Amino acid sequence: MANFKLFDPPATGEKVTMGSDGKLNVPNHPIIPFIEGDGTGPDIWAAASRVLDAAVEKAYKGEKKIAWYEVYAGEKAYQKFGKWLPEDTLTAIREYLIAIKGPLTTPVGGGIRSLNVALRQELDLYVCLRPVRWFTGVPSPVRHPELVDMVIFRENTEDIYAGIEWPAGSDEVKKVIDFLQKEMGVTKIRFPETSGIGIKPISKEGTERHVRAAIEYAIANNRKSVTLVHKGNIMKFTEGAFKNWGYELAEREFGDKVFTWAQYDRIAEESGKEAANEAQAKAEAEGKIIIKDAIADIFLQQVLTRPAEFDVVATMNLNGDYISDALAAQVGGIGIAPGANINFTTGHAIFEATHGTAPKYAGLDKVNPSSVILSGEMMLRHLGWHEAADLIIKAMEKTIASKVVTYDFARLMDDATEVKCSEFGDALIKNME
Ligand SMILES: NC(=O)C1=CN([C@@H]2O[C@H](COP(=O)(O)OP(=O)(O)OC[C@H]3O[C@@H](n4cnc5c(N)ncnc54)[C@H](OP(=O)(O)O)[C@@H]3O)[C@@H](O)[C@H]2O)C=CC1
Ligand SMILES: O=C(O)CCC(=O)C(=O)O
Ligand SMILES: [Mg+2]
Repeated sequence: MANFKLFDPPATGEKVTMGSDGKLNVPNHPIIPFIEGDGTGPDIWAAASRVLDAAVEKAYKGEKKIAWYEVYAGEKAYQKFGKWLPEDTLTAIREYLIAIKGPLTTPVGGGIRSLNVALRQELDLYVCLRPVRWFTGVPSPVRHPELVDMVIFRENTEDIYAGIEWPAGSDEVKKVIDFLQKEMGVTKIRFPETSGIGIKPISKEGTERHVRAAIEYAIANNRKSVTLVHKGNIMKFTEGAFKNWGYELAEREFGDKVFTWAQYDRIAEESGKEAANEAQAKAEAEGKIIIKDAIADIFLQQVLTRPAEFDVVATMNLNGDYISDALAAQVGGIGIAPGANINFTTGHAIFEATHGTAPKYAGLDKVNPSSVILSGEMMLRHLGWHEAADLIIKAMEKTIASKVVTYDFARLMDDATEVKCSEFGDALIKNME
């Protein structure tokens, strides 16, 4: 067993492991590390853990049960141990493979770097997978939220989130600007004396493993398309390269299962648009996955105006961050937006809501726990515990249909019964059948 210095795993329970076939081996009493989170984290985690336990108990009558292992990060870790991200937390997730977390605070413009990003980078959880679907009855700002059924694959380890940046006026930034101007012939830094500089690494390897995971997901889940979202017209060698590498990988590794818009363009150039349209229609009829791309700005318009055209979406870190919150709004907001950070090679995964700590509501037992509950539902499904996951989805559908909801939905619904965070958890448990 790994050596823990600050907090030990529970006395009973076993490890989830990754088999040589790439499949998880899940014992009946898996040890699952959890981080409660900052701000509203304790409110939503209290409701979510009760709902997850109730679903597992209802589905398996005691035969299966999660052995929860509290690990620490953020404010609670700092208060208890004087560390924002104790090594034990990383060791626990490395050892037990699958974890779940609440949101963690990141100060703006200084202070500690994001612990959420640090966890993803330290454990190389290169895919942030965020499904966006609508539950009947959830209030939405769009006319047809039922047409929104997308799965965002946000690259999690590269891009400007790598944290390579220097503040304006620092010795470091002066060196970087000097280097750019004197050695690289850069003339276009508009205000060199007062600029901060950030660097955006996007690699071929990072792009390929990410896009590969998105296409494999699309194939395994009978999805119709994968859209590569980028701003490659402006950032040619980072976002533009992401698009090109994505298309190349799709054709090289999934040739018989996909049809790409790069292929479409080549056919159109050689034989005309009609031939290209025919080739795409044939590929669609054969059930091939269409690999296409969209520039990020128009993509954000088109997901609103014609959401049915988008399915799996693969993009880089910053685009994925913006897109996750924007799309969540279409299906009821950030209160019902789950996610998972996954390394498909090692099997490590941390499930977490898309939203943050919502500090103004901390401790009020008010916010919607659905995002973290549905992240838990994703985790149960990932473990192969589909019966328990199904119970959560059914309970969610029934509870929302009965208009028993937290404040975020209640303020947009007629005749809703507004309940607290914990009461929404109670209603879900009652509605499991
Ligand atoms: N993965 C993570 O841990 C993440 C952490 N963060 C961090 O969280 C902190 C706060 O970030 P902020 O930008 O305010 O974004 P938040 O997502 O924390 O909150 C913004 C708004 O979203 C709504 N909201 C958030 N969570 C819920 C919920 N569970 N139920 C209902 N509504 C909800 C609230 O809207 P309203 O006011 O309309 O009621 C809230 O004021 C920052 O430090 C940020 O870095 C941010 C994102 C992800
Ligand atoms: O790390 C943070 O504070 C923000 C992270 C975030 O916005 C996200 O994970 O979507
Ligand atoms: Mg975000």
